[in-house]
Amino acid sequence: MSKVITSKKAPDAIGPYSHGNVFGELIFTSGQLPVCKEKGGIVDGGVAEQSRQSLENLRSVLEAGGGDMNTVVKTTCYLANIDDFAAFNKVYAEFFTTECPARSCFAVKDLPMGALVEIEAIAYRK
Ligand SMILES: C=C(N)C(=O)O
Repeated sequence: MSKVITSKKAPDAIGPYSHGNVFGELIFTSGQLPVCKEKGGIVDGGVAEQSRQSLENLRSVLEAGGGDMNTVVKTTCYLANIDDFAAFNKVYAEFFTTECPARSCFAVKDLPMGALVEIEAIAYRK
């Protein structure tokens, strides 16, 4: 049986999905948009600021599920513009410093709320 994760720190879902789910020792997060919970809406700035916010939101969901950035085994990253790949990687590397998780990264046509980035992860519980 899976258990829904609800983070007090991550922004509310914008549709019919949870922040994530725990199944056994595994954590599956929903895609985290660069939404600032305090201010509401997409964080100001470009892809670097948005990537940082998405990763902070991801961290909050992982922690609510009993994991952290060090227990991530796989991420899937969506960019609205592949030209942002280098700038995205630079911020991503601040959050995953050693033994990086597996990753897939795609440019997609559009993301919800006009976001430039969305990131989801699979992790294990500590
Ligand atoms: C933002 C999302 N994770 C969604 O719409 O599914």
